[in-house]
Amino acid sequence: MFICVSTFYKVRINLLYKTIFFNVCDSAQLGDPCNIKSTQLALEGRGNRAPTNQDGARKLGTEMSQEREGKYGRELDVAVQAIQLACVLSQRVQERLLDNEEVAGSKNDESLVTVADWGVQAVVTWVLSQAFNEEEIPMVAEEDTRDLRGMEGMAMLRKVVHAVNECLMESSVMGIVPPRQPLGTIDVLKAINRGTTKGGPVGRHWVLDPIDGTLGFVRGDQYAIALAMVENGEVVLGVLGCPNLPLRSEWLNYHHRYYRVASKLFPPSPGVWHKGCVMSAQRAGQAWMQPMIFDGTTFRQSVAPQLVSVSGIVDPAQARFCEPVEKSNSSHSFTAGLADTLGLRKQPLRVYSMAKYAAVARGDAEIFMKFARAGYKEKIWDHAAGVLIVQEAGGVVTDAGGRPLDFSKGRRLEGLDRGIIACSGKKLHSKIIEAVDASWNSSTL
Ligand SMILES: Nc1ncnc2c1ncn2[C@@H]1O[C@H](COP(=O)(O)OS(=O)(=O)O)[C@@H](OP(=O)(O)O)[C@H]1O
Ligand SMILES: [Mg+2]
Repeated sequence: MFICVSTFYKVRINLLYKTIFFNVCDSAQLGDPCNIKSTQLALEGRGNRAPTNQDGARKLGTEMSQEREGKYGRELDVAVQAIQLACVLSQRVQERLLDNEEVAGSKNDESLVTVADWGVQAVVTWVLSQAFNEEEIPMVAEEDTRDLRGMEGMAMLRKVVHAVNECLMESSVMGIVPPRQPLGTIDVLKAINRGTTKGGPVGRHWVLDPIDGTLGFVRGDQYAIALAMVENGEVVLGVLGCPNLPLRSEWLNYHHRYYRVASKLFPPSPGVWHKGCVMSAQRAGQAWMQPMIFDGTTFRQSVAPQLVSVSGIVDPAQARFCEPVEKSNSSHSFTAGLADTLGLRKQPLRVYSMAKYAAVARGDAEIFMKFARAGYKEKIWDHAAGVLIVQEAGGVVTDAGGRPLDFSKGRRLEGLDRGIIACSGKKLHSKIIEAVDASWNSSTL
């Protein structure tokens, strides 16, 4: 028993050191790979190293100029600013959780919740309310204020109000005019309650998941802040804040705590990009990634967005698929069977949250599959932003019957056929659909 445990840790420590060593060697090659300038050169394919498929976003390139154009350009500008600001709040709360200065709570339905879930919802809706008229910002969002009521909710509410004001006071860093005076408790509750809209097929509404992957968030791992806009039942704009998504895609193989240890042992130089990005897209446009540079717990400077696109790999043997971390959210045994049938040889990438969509959109993985237990109804906020970003990066997203996801039916994705498949291209996508059909009847889902 002792030998088994010690071998297990030896292997893990070895792996960690190998990766650190690999990173350090690579740093030497690139000068400083995390340096904004060399990273941008590399992103543009002008660095001193040929970009490879393993480089994920690094192989991609055009830099976006100033403000976004297109039909939803202004909305997208505001949405990106709101998400960038929200990432400041969420990163700060995650650090506090990891330092045990903060604890997660649970809602009435027993799901996990933190100061950041409510805080981000308040910050994002407040930013939108400063930029648009009341009638332009109906919102379908995950959180409401029920669990903040009464004596039990009071302590949490106080922390939420504090976190929101602490964050809004810094909003000028993101080009957002801060409030003249701190928001009161009622203002914060009102902002959160904007998220109770029903959605549906008519008109425009925003869709927000303030902290997607709360479990990953609490564990110090990947999570996402997801904002989308739906117009007449179609997602037309999507923004994903992924503050822990590493620059180097191979780091997605590890729990983020290894990454934290490694960056403590070998701290990246100040002002350099090593993790965190905001991805964004508008319909019939392109998909963009804006690196985030934190100094401690706040943004230091903003870096120009870069165009991203999906991987060009079509051979299943070379392709990597990602899926939810938790077996209870998606059947790992069913996807393992599919992987076998399809000839996917690489280990699945298990990543919390919509960071999985981000991974497919920027070429870290070719496939994202999710097969929830029968009877589970997917929520629109868990998918809207990610689906559009993958599509605009050149990918395909459908249910397992090959039909587009339907965002026009309110707060839930009604009529979903079996599961969700997001893919870098049509060829891989149709192979997966065929494999699902072939194995569905013998599955226990
Ligand atoms: N099958 C099923 N049952 C219950 N809840 C589910 C399921 N699938 C997804 N979810 C909700 O979606 C969020 C995270 O899902 P992921 O797909 O990223 O899974 S995982 O965290 O990687 O395991 C997470 O929600 P939030 O973190 O609150 O946004 C989960 O509660
Ligand atoms: Mg979610």
